Amino acid sequence: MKVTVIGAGNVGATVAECVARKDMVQDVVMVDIKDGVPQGKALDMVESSPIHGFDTYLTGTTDYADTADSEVCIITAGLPRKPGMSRDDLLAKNANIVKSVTQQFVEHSPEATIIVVSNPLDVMTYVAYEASGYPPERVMGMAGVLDTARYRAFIAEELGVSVRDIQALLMGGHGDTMVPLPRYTTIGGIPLPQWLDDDTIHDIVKRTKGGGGEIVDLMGTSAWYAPGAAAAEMTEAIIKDNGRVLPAAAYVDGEYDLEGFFIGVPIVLGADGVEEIIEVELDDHERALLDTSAEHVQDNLDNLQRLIDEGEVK
Ligand SMILES: NC(=O)c1ccc[n+]([C@@H]2O[C@H](COP(=O)([O-])OP(=O)(O)OC[C@H]3O[C@@H](n4cnc5c(N)ncnc54)[C@H](O)[C@@H]3O)[C@@H](O)[C@H]2O)c1
Ligand SMILES: O=C(O)C[C@H](O)C(=O)O
Repeated sequence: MKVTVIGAGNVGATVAECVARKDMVQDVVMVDIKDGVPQGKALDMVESSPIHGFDTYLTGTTDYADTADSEVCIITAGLPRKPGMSRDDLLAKNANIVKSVTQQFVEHSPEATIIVVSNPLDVMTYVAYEASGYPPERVMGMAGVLDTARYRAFIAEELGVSVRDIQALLMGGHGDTMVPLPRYTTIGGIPLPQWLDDDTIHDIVKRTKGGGGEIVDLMGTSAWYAPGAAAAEMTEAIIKDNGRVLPAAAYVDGEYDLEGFFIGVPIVLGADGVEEIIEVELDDHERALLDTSAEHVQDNLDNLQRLIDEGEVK
């Protein structure tokens, strides 16, 4: 089995390493436009394999022929944001990159499943979907696994309990309008509102929504350890076909009364990609937050169409 990672930068290299360390596929191929970089990072990781104890073999390339017959492709190619920027500011540049890398990848792997990571996430997933010609269930975006991981880490820190016992659901677009759902968050099976007061939950939700920006302000570029681990967890669910229930940007076709775009929803993830979108009951407040987030994703899609009409996105 082969996994391809497009973009061997901070996130891409971390995804490749996390996938390799799970020792579940024969090959991981990293592709980048910077010749030497994917090859060098792959070699460095191979040299770490006797220490970590994995047999997955990693290679780097600039040639998509080397990615042929991949089972899963993770797209991380594109610019990260800098302090003062929003993810949406990356739209024009990254749309051109994501479209081009997707077209080159699918030429050699018509049957793969694509996980998009490049930002702005929900719209880049749509770009990859259109460029791939794949059915919608075989294209998805990684955001919810990362955003819930941040949310779970902050809750664990606040309560002084193990991160392993925290289960959480978060929906909506991967931006400041994302919708963490405290009502669907449990610690050891006990709902979050029984552990923390409203003000503390509000602070944790706020920090989660700004979690990407918090790191950008600290480092001058965006995160990669948690994003890389999150994309690798989704890859594992597809490779092992273990029916994980995870939040991801999936194509909605009437679910939650939303239609025709990608947005964060709970899914069952397996070898066939998005095997099911789970529709949970939302109260009026949660529903209003999801609608606001969906409007934001739709606005971004309208911006993409405008850029296409103006010739800025080819
Ligand atoms: N979905 C998420 O939750 C999430 C999390 C973190 C980062 N991101 C996004 O992931 C993307 C990558 O972030 P990063 O920190 O790894 O950036 P980075 O600059 O470290 O790496 C990006 C890589 O893409 C490569 N690249 C650019 N154009 C290419 C092309 N046409 N073909 C092949 N490779 C190409 C670059 O050479 C570079 O190595 C950004 O858009 C960032 O916003 C998303
Ligand atoms: O914040 C970013 O720009 C990168 C990513 O979307 C994140 O949430 O870390």
